[in-house]
Amino acid sequence: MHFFGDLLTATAYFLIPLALIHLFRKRNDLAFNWIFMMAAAFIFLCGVTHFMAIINIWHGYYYLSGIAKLATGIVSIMTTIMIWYLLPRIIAIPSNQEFKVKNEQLLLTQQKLIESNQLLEERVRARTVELEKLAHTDALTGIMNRGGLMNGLTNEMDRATRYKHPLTIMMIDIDHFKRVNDEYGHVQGDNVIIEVADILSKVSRSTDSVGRYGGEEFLLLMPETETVKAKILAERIRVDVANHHFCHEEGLDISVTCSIGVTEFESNQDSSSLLKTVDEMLYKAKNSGRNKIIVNNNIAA
Ligand SMILES: Nc1nc2c(ncn2[C@@H]2O[C@H](COP(=O)(O)OP(=O)(O)OP(=O)(O)O)[C@@H](O)[C@H]2O)c(=O)[nH]1
Repeated sequence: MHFFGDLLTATAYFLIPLALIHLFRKRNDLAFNWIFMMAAAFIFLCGVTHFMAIINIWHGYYYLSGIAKLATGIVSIMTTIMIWYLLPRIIAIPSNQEFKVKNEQLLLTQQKLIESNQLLEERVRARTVELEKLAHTDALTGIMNRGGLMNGLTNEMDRATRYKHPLTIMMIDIDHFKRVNDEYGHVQGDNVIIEVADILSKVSRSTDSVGRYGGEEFLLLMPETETVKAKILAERIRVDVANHHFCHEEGLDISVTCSIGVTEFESNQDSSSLLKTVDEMLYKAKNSGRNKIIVNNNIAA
């Protein structure tokens, strides 16, 4: 009975440390895993005392048993002290339930972060669109600036070439604008420019693009429009500008006229040649007495 009892216990006490060492080596991330090593030593020594008990059945090496028991006692006391010492910290290790709750909170925070990130990206996109628009907007009149016009012109020329549709452009320049500045001052000169821009925006179609080309000069891009129709629009602009009472709100009644050059885009033209042609038409309108429209009739059929 003693023999088998001690044999089974000793075998178990030798195998348990092996399991603990295996655990120690595989899971070296576990908190306080060195305590497993101490426990392994303690259990191993317990096995040794049981093993000695078997030997003592026949030989009676009681002093060796004593040494084994003493070593077991020392190691087990040390292990016990360490366990008590570590107990508060071991208890403080979050439970599975706590981990689950923390994990859910983390997932929630992650979701919120994703949402804020998406919101931020949308805001950046909207702001970029706004900034791009601002970069292409004339600060004084709120219509397109030269950069915006150039972009629009290139796009319209590409479209007209691709679909073989007509595209006509118009350059409008306020006549003797220097006199307005000299007589009424720069602020009123600015107001005249703003009101001319308003007239152009009102008479043009939503598919047309109107912009300030420079100083007191404007450009109108008219896709799907031949010069014949553009001339009718040019005439409306000329008459509207001539009949308008400028700076009325400021208690003034300034009259100005404008000169207009018109030309249709030809498929083999580039933008600088197109702009050069329309500028030449404007120059002719100025030279033929101002308040005039000159249409380029030398367009290849
Ligand atoms: N108030 C104001 N004046 C401007 C602005 N940009 C250009 N000008 C003025 O516009 C005037 C243009 O003068 P000119 O190029 O001699 O042309 P013009 O007097 O209109 O004469 P024509 O074009 O030949 O009929 C100059 O006096 C510029 O100072 C602006 O943004 N605001």
